Order: sequence, then C-alpha cells, then structure tokens
Amino acid sequence: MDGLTIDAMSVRYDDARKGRDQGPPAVDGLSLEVRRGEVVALLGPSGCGKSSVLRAIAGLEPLAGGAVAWDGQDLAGVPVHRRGFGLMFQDGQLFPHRDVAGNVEFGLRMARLPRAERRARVAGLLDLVGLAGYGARSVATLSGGERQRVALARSLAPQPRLLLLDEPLSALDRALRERLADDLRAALVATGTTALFVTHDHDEAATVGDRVAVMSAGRLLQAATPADLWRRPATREVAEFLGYEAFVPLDSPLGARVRASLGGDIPAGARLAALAEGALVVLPGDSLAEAGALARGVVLSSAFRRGRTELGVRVEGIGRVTAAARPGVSAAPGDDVALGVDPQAVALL
Ligand SMILES: Nc1ncnc2c1ncn2[C@@H]1O[C@H](COP(=O)(O)OP(=O)(O)OP(=O)(O)O)[C@@H](O)[C@H]1O
Repeated sequence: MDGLTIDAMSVRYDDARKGRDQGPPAVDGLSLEVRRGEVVALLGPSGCGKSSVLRAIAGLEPLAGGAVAWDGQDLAGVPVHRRGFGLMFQDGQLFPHRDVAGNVEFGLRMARLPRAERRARVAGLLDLVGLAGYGARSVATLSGGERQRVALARSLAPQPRLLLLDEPLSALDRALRERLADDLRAALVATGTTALFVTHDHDEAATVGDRVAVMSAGRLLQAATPADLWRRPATREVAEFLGYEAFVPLDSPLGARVRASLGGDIPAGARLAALAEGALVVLPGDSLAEAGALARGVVLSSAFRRGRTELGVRVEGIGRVTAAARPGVSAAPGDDVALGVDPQAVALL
C-alpha cells in the first residue's frame, strides 16, 4: 500500500477522575487510508477525536491500539521528527521575530539546503500561496489570512511526505475561509502533496478533499468522494452532519409523493428520503395540483440569504424545513403555500 494506512487506531486519555481505562476511547478502532498524492478531509463535530487522530499519526500521542504505517511500514517506534510528516495548525504559530521569507525558509535551513536553492524555493512557494513579494515583510504586519498563507508555505517547504492540517482555516471569517479553502486545495494539488485535513465544516471538507472521511464519537462513519457522500450518505447520522435537515419515511403518504417526484429511480432497500436545505421549493400560486407539487405548508419566517429568499415552512409530517422560493414567488409569514421538491437535493437512505 502506497501512502498512509491507519489500521484500527485507538487513542485513549487517562482520566484521573474515572481511573485508568474508564469510558470510551477518544479514537475507537478507526481505519483509513490516504494514498500518495491524495487529499483526505477528516470531518466531524467538535470533540469527536479528529485532532487525536492527527496527533497519533504524527507520533505526538501514543496508540492504545491498532497501527499507523507509511508505504506499508509500521511507524511504531519511529519518533516524530523521523516520520517526515508536516503539521499545520489553526494559529499558524509563525516565528514573530523572523520575516516572511525567514519563516518559510526555516525547515530548509534545518535541512541545510544551500542558500541559492533556499531562496528559489521560498520565492516559488510565496508565489504559490499568493504572497509573491512579501518575503521581507515582518509577520507582525500580516492579516490573519496572510499569516495562514505563510504557515502553509512554511509547512510545504520541506516537501513533507504527508502534511497534517488541523483546522487551519477555522480562525478566519467566513468569506476569507471560503477563498482560502480553494487556494489551499490548489496549493496541495500543485505540489502533489499527500494531506490529511481536519475540519468541522462540511463545505470546507468538500472543497479541499478528494475524499471526505466523516467521524463521530471516535469512529469513522463513512469515507467517500464529496459527490458520493452527498448523494449516498450511509446513515442518517452522516446525512444530518452533511446538513440534510428533514427525513421522510418513504412508506408514509408524504414519502410516496417524494418517491413520485423523484421518478422511478428508487434503489431497493431505500427507506428514508433525506431532504437538504432548499430541497422543498415554494411553487407559484395555488398549485398543489400542479405536476411536481408535493405538499402544503405554512410559512413561518422569511430571510434573504446568498442571493435568494429562504422560507422557514412548517409541513405536516416533516416539521420545520428551509424552503427556497422560485424567482417571482413571494410569500410572507402566515401564508399557506404549495411545495414542490428539487430531486437534486434529496438523498435516499
Ligand atoms: N490531552 C488530553 N487529555 C485528556 N482528554 C483529551 C486530551 N485531548 C483530547 N481529549 C479528549 O478526547 C476527545 C477528542 O478530542 P479531540 O481534540 O481529538 O477532538 P476534535 O474532534 O479534534 O475536537 P475539536 O474540533 O474541538 O478540536 C475529547 O473528548 C477531548 O476532551
């Protein structure tokens, strides 16, 4: 096997209050592979054990069970600095007394790379992360986003065989995070870097990762490409975590109408339709009889978000959902509306 193999990894912290080996482990028998050149996003809620997985891969945390291997070679007993892995954290942890180039160059000095080669590599990396010409700037004068770009260039500089990234964007504001997620992916792909990227944000995971591994309570729930994960979440828990907000049993009267609006394409064994935000669409006028209409609902709230009107609607048999309004459709709280379904935003479980 090429790249990283995590085989049934467990990580356990001693809890002085409960005594040794009490309670569930922080990481509980997790297996995952990251092939060479692949970027895998490890996605899960706060406290599910993502950072513990990274630290154990790096060798900063002992394994309570299982194994970590690189290219098929067990890393047990290999110290942190001999693993050839890089780490990047939420707060880039730059050296405040060095300028930008000095920060990026740090690992290359350690590796005793000749000066001319160091300079060339630093310039190339600053260009790659969108900071060409910033070399002589003091890091104290940089914005949060620029700092993380420097931190990325610094962790790419020694060409680690695996880069471990722990929520590197989570301290930034939303717009910046989205832009940096695109740039981060581009930099990893351009350098062919094998990477494991930890995040609690499903959009970020799908932007950065070739595959997304979903974790909950120390366990791996599913690993798949972003498109497969979104289309075929393995369980309701995965679907909920991806942002599916309502679930309709297919054998209910409402479920029958969801099936009808999806056409004939229902896999055997599907029991539940998961509706993403905006899967229900408010139709114009009094059009329950119109082809594609699904149900009626009462509008509870209305908000303009991301260029469209989103309505909070109460639907019998589902509860409160976020419905999108078709262009030209206006509805106010208290209105009784007809709803259709957007098949693209429905997954079957
Ligand atoms: N050094 C430690 N000592 C004791 N318990 C710890 C330690 N580090 C983590 N834990 C516990 O292990 C569990 C997993 O923590 P971990 O930091 O790996 O989760 P996470 O998914 O990375 O969370 P977050 O996104 O909030 O950083 C948590 O219950 C946490 O309280």
